[in-house]
Amino acid sequence: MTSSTPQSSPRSLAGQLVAGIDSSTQSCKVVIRDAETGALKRFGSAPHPDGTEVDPGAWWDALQVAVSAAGGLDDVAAVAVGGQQHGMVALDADGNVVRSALLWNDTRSAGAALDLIDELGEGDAEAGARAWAEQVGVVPVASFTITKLRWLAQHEPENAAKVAAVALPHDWLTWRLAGDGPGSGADGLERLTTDRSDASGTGYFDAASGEYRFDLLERAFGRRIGVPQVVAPGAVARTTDTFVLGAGAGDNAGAALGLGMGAGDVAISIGTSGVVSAVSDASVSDPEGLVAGFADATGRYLPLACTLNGSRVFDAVGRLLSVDHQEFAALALSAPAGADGLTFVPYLEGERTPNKPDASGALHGVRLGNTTPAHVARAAVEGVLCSLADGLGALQAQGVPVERVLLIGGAAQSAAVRQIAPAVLGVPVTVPQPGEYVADGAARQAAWALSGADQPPEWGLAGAKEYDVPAERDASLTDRYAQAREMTFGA
Ligand SMILES: Nc1ncnc2c1ncn2[C@@H]1O[C@H](COP(=O)(O)OP(=O)(O)O)[C@@H](O)[C@H]1O
Ligand SMILES: O=C(CO)[C@@H](O)[C@H](O)COP(=O)(O)O
Repeated sequence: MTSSTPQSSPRSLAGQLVAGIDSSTQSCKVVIRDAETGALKRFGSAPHPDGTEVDPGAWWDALQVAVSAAGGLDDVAAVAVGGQQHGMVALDADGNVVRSALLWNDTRSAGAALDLIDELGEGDAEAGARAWAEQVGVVPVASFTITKLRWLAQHEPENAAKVAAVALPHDWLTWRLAGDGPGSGADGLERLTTDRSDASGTGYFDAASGEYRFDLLERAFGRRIGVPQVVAPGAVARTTDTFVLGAGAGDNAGAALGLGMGAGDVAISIGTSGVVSAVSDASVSDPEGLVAGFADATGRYLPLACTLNGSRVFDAVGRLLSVDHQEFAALALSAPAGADGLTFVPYLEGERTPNKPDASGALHGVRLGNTTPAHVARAAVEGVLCSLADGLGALQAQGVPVERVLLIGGAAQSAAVRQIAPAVLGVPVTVPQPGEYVADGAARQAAWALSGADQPPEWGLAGAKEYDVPAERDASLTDRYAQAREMTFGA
């Protein structure tokens, strides 16, 4: 680990403002909060381009728009960036971006992932998966940065030859905010920073030891390249003329910090990705690869199961039915639990958990009586929640306790998702006030870095609503879903 360690006598946060940024798949959000109390002062957002391959410059442009909509950073004393995980930002020796970033939901490196597993297992895929899980806490799938580097080396050798360093989206934005960028040169690359939560999603960083695995990076890419320095939780990463920059975090670790999650808390986030994650004092190593053994943003761990198919499934089905979000929710809630046997497998983007990159979605159990918009909407909500119930089960199988489930992400705003979730998951669900919990976590981290304290400031969680498991549930849904899931086309 690098960078300054928190001070013994913390600085007062009174009267200061901090900014938290969430550069997520679909948009950039900026919150400006009171550093001491966490009270929200200002907010701004801006959309990101569609697609699984994006020019990082578009994130920078969206950040400028979002910051400006949030009233600027002139009066802000500290900033931290949370961001979508895993995206490969390849930089040349001058600090220019070599090619558009391949995002976490780009599946073109699925073959590279299988090759990396086979190679570490010397031809035995099971042994390979075990070795990856033991050594870096993750079994390669197309999402992880290391597989994208292998893909680049194999498919775009001319671009690969230019790469001097690789960074993640939040690392690159932190670097740009600190004044570095194209033209920064070799010295500039030395100033790249990251944190252990995001580094743990690369496949070449071991969360348990806190060390990079340059041997694995070299195995994947064919040669050693630069990587960002890992800044300790709560430490200052960079300082500008007007503000300090915190270490930043992967978006899910940011959300855990924003929610103030403790032992027994599990967050289910339904944004572009569907994520089930928990904070844990112990690292997790799942050779089946369903649970990734990531790090969190406070020095603990963040076991996490992530799907490729979250809110966009509802967006797609809403488009199909020509309804907006509210109408979609009303339709879903008007159909009976279990949608009269209509079962929706939501693998519209392929899938990562389970690892089926070429799978497609499917509707099973179609009958004359259930071919209504209401049944289809209900089945879509139940299908996404069933895939997340699989993720919850995978976390429990790794010994993660589940005492409270917190539902967040864009689709948590859907009344249907909120009400149907406890029925499908079989546990009560707590829905915090709609908010930007990743950006909030980044803001809290910024305040932590500003204070120099050894813990983040205590910021309360605004009022949450509880949703109980309803008396009437469709007991056959889980089995029907499991059968349908196994029938999906594509590996
Ligand atoms: N009321 C709603 N019902 C269902 N989905 C919603 C609703 N409001 C927003 N969304 C969806 O939430 C997603 C954006 O959520 P967000 O968590 O910001 O995503 P990401 O972090 O992946 O960029 C979009 O797909 C949007 O359509
Ligand atoms: O790949 C993962 C986690 O491993 C995703 O959670 C990404 O980090 C993107 O998050 P969203 O933009 O969908 O919130």
